[in-house]
Formats: sequence, structure tokens, C-alpha cells
Amino acid sequence: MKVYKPGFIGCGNMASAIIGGIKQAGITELYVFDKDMEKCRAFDGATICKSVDDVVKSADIIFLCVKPNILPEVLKEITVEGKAFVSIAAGITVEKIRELLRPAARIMRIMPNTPLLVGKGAICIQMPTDLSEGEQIFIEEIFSAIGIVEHVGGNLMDSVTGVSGSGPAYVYMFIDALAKAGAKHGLPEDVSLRLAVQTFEGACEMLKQTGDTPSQLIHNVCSPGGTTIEAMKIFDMNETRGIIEWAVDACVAKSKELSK
Ligand SMILES: NC(=O)C1=CN([C@@H]2O[C@H](COP(=O)(O)OP(=O)(O)OC[C@H]3O[C@@H](n4cnc5c(N)ncnc54)[C@H](OP(=O)(O)O)[C@@H]3O)[C@@H](O)[C@H]2O)C=CC1
Ligand SMILES: O=C(O)[C@@H]1CCC=N1
Repeated sequence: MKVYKPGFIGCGNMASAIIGGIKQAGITELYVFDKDMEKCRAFDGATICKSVDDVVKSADIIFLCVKPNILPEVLKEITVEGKAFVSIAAGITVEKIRELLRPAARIMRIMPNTPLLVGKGAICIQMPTDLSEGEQIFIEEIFSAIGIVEHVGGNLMDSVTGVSGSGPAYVYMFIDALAKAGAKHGLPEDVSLRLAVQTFEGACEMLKQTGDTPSQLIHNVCSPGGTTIEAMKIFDMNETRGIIEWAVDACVAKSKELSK
């Protein structure tokens, strides 16, 4: 694999997670810039740059890791031609980034999620990309070290955001509600939370290892005349699946709105 020098503009949550992956892939030369210099100092061994343009000059592939509303002003600061950029910004299309960048810039759009931080990320790459084959292999290598990598066409990136980009928040909410319900029924809060977390982890592992569908596995838990079926009736009566669909609709709609 050809090795490239990565650079980061914005050193918050997601940049920290991606830098973790870069280090696991054995890459040590990297360049960082954040308007808050303290955040740059957290990355041992990284070269701290003085400006956005300084990162772009020094690195080969630049990860754009600022919030979507900040991205246009950051892109306008770039004067260096011909570099490769990877954007993780929700809702900002490749076309919009291209409009704001120097003409010869090459762009890849991806949607990661925060479990990257613990090596369990879900990363989706929009295809096709402007990056060379070597650059693309390099990016896939980095992300494969900290998660699974999927590929979709550009018109599906908002849908990816609705499922895996924002998805960790939905899962945390479900776990929190389950643990709190257990505490209401007398379990110590910490015990209830550990049971809820392990239940999620175990259920996910069952999906992966058995290859069964979620419906088959639900059926296996629901004994006829038993306890689970009573809980499932409440979910169905309250259209829980419809509510999840509604929430994802809202998330995808916001992602589309950001891209206008
Ligand atoms: N968080 C998530 O779950 C996910 C986020 N994303 C995308 O990742 C991107 C980054 O999100 P996240 O890491 O959570 O955000 P953070 O706020 O944690 O990180 C962004 C960093 O950029 C800094 N910054 C702001 N303005 C500038 C500037 N002009 N130049 C350099 N640095 C600047 C911020 O500093 P300060 O805080 O001082 O403003 C902050 O340190 C977003 O575009 C988001 O859509 C994608 C998938 C999942
Ligand atoms: O909420 C957000 O806008 C970002 C993008 C996906 C997850 N967090």
C-alpha cells in the first residue's frame, strides 16, 4: 500500500477517532490544525500547523473535520491547488465542496460514526470518488482498522446519515430507557445498565454470527404464552417501528436540507 501524509482541519470528536485509526495503521507522519491549539496538542507526534492552508500545503490527503456550517469558511481559506480532500460533514454534497474549493481539488465524501473511537465504526464511502486508486486504498485501509467500510452512490449519503451516522444516539436512547425501566422495577441502576448494554451487544453478535434475520431472532425469544410477547404487544400497539421510521425521516430530511 502506498502511504500518504494525512492532514486534519478540525480536531474534535471525529478527528480524534480517525487519527486513532491512522495510528493503528502504523502511520506516524500527520498534520493537524484546529482554531483551538490545545486540541491539536492532544495528538502525540502530530505536526501542529499554523493555519488551514498550512495543513493543505504539508499533507497529501486532508480530512475536513469541522461542523457543516463552518466548512464553507474553511474551504475559502484554501489556496493550494491539486490536493485530495476527505469530507465527513453531514449533508454537504461533493458538488457543494467542489464549488467552494480550488478547481483542481479532488474530493471524497464519507460518513463515519462515533464508535470509530473504540474500533467499531460504520463508515460509508460515496462512490465514485475523485481520489486515485492508491489514495482510495489508503483511506479504506485506515477505516478498516477501526470499523466496517461500505460504499453507496451519492444520492444515498443522507440515508446513511439517518441510519449509521446518527444511529449511535438512537441506540444509546433505547439502552438508557431499558436500563431506567429496570431500575424502576428495583434493579440497582448500575446493574440494570450493564444488563441492558450486554443484552444489546449479545443481540448484535447473534445477528452477525447466526445470519438469521431480526424477525427470526425476535420469534426465538418470544415463547408462546410467555413474557416477551407481552412487551412486543406494547411496542406494536404504540407503533414503535413507525416512530423509528419517522425519526429517521426527520434526520434524512435535515441532511438533505443542509445540502441546499
Ligand atoms: N459527531 C458525530 O457523531 C459525527 C459527526 N460527523 C461530522 O463530523 C464533523 C465534525 O464533527 P465533530 O467531530 O463531532 O465536531 P467537533 O465540534 O467535536 O469538532 C470540530 C472541531 O473543529 C474546530 N473548528 C471550528 N472552526 C474551525 C476552523 N475555522 N478551523 C479549524 N478548526 C475549527 C472546533 O473548534 P470549536 O469547538 O472551538 O468550535 C472543533 O474542535 C461534522 O461535519 C459532522 O457533520 C459525521 C459523522 C458522525
Ligand atoms: O448530528 C450531526 O449532525 C452529526 C452528523 C451525524 C452524527 N452527528
